[in-house]
Amino acid sequence: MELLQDRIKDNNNMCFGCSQANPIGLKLKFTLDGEICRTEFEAKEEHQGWNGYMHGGLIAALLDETMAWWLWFNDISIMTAEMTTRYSYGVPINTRLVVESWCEEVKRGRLYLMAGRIILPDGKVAVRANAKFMKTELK
Ligand SMILES: CCCCCCCCCC(=O)SCCNC(=O)CCNC(=O)[C@H](O)C(C)(C)COP(=O)(O)OP(=O)(O)OC[C@H]1O[C@@H](n2cnc3c(N)ncnc32)[C@H](O)[C@@H]1OP(=O)(O)O
Repeated sequence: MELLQDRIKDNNNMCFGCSQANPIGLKLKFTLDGEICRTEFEAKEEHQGWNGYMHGGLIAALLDETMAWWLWFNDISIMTAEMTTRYSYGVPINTRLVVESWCEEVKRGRLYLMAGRIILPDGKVAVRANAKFMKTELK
């Protein structure tokens, strides 16, 4: 397994998902394990929607960020162009979550079809996502 995130030396990074300096951010850290990008997260009270469960918009942010990081690890700068999420089970707070992403297809050299999922400690997949990311010149 390769831990690549520490190679990024952008001290101005205030990304809500991955900056370690953003005081209200998720402070995610990622690894690339073969073809799978992965992070772990434990939602707290401030991440709730319904009592006891993580807010659906923040769940989508977790998945968006994890799919985006697969592309960053592969040196591809992107913007999210489209995303769908399928919420199969509530995501409980105070519970270790594993978030994974991978690339399913690249179209016309510029449109990356990505997938992601959130796995609960008992192995159930609580949420699945599919997204289209467009290669840009951001980097
Ligand atoms: C260290 C820091 C790490 C940070 C990680 C950040 C992770 C977070 C990632 C995000 O959440 S990014 C924020 C949310 N996304 C945005 O704000 C994106 C806003 N939209 C855009 O910037 C542009 O619309 C976009 C870059 C997605 C596309 O604009 P372009 O001008 O490059 O493309 P254009 O609209 O000309 O379309 C090019 C082709 O793609 C097609 N296309 C566009 N959107 C599409 C779509 N959604 N699905 C399929 N095809 C699409 C479009 O029809 C067209 O087809 P043709 O070439 O055949 O004419």
